[in-house]
Amino acid sequence: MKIFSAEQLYEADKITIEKQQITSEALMERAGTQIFNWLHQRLNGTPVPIRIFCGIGNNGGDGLVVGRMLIEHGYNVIVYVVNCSDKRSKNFLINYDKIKNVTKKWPLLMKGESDFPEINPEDIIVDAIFGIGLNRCPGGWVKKLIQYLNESKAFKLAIDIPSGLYSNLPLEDTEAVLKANHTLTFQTPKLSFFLPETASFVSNFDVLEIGLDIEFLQTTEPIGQLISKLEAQRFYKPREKFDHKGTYGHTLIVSGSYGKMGAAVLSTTSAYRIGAGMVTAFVPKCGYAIIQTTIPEAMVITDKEDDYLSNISFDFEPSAIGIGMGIGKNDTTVAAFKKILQNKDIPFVIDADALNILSENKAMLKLLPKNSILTPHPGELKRLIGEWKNDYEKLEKTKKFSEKYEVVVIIKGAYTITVYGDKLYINTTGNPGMGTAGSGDALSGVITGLLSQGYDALLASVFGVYLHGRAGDIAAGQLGYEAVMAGDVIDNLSEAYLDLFVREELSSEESAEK
Ligand SMILES: NC(=O)C1=CN([C@@H]2O[C@H](COP(=O)(O)OP(=O)(O)OC[C@H]3O[C@@H](n4cnc5c(N)ncnc54)[C@H](OP(=O)(O)O)[C@@H]3O)[C@@H](O)[C@H]2O)[C@@H](O)CC1
Ligand SMILES: [K+]
Repeated sequence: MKIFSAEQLYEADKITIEKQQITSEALMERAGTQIFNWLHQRLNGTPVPIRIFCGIGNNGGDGLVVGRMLIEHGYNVIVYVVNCSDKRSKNFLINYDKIKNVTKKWPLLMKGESDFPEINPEDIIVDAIFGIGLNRCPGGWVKKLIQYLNESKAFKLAIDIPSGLYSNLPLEDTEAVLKANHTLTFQTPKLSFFLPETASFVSNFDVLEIGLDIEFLQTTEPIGQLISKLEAQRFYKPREKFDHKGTYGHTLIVSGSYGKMGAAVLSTTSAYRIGAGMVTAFVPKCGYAIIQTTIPEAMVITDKEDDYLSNISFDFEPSAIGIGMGIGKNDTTVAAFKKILQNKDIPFVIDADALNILSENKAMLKLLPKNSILTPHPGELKRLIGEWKNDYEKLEKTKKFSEKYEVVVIIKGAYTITVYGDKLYINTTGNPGMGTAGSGDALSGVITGLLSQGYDALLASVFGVYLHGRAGDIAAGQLGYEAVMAGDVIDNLSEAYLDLFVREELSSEESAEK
């Protein structure tokens, strides 16, 4: 699913109005109707107080549409106008007049703290104060109102975006953002929903289609892409009957040192589980018996050193190389890593200690073969690209890094983001249970195994991150977050593949719509 910026959404809005020959008021009616339907399907007439806080722009206008429809359906609605300025948008005013036609309870004008209403925990708060038109940090009594609503235990539903959050700009004040329990966002999710500094304000969200111009949506380059099951299904390359193990490549996993052979076991196993035809593990001598006994399917080549890597040589042409997991930073290992990078025609996955070696030897960055895949967690990324002031600067710096060295960078996190040039791919699978040792080693094995099977660098990255996260979700479903270990993620890679083509069960309301 595409993620558009606020500017692109305003453009889509304009084009839709022109091409569909509708008024902006009609578009707002569509948007408000979608929110109303969502609420009505869930509340089913419950007389719980619904308190709608409307700003004075079009987000507030949406709130007024929802308020009118709820009143028309007999709900107990209290509408507030958060008078942050005396200006009013045109469609706000139109809908302000319309709501007066359906109720004698006119919207209550809020001008300061003394107007804050008492809110009970069982009430519902609808946040229509600011939408994507927020242009400065909320301050004064409006900020206090947001804080007051945050303190309330009532369920908070945000329209389009929690008030105080920018759609695609850094946050200035975390105290001035509504913490929504649920957000109903129009047409596309917003980038801030997925970044570490802002995602906590959007714990759950649904995207509501409001019929913006299809051609615009299809042809416009988005600022990011969300990767979920629908996209992942399209990445999958089916196998042919007469394929053989050679078709799926020979993966080389270069990993391990004394005390860290687990990293080699995990990455080698996951390369196999994801479908590599053959996997050879290149390890220090101390790892020989470990790999041979834990993964009999794997071939093993050992370094001349017992405890660490010093000279990585092999007598076959690997279809992909994954390197770095648990290798340490011994001087001879650094030299060996430098030498293996001379294999310019082999796709690489570079992880863990190999990333740290690069950060400490920045001159080596230009030796990276084109389209190498780097898989840093935030700490490793910081060492590679330097400090950042906020998530947006982090993304900009990573894009520049990716462009400069022509590499794919996978920023690991709750929403793992793959950066390829100026493009962002945001993953939707994974869970806190995967914050466990070895999880990253498993991911490196997965991506290297996919490269071996002929997936290109970008597909292997984005598809690998999706499958790894999905396997983690399945593992967490069986074991609970706390108990998940990296091995469980690998054990469920098969389920993650199978799940790609399992049809979701329709909810009762979706079935009714069919
Ligand atoms: N295509 C779509 O996506 C569709 C979008 N739709 C809806 O429109 C929404 C966008 O509406 P919008 O452009 O009117 O902006 P919105 O967010 O209501 O706020 C702007 C107002 O707030 C003010 N203001 C800003 N910051 C402030 C601050 N810190 N403190 C105080 N005031 C502040 C600003 O005032 P000013 O800067 O002019 O003083 C201005 O008056 C969008 O989120 C969605 O809900 C749908 O209806 C239909 C299709
Ligand atoms: K809002």
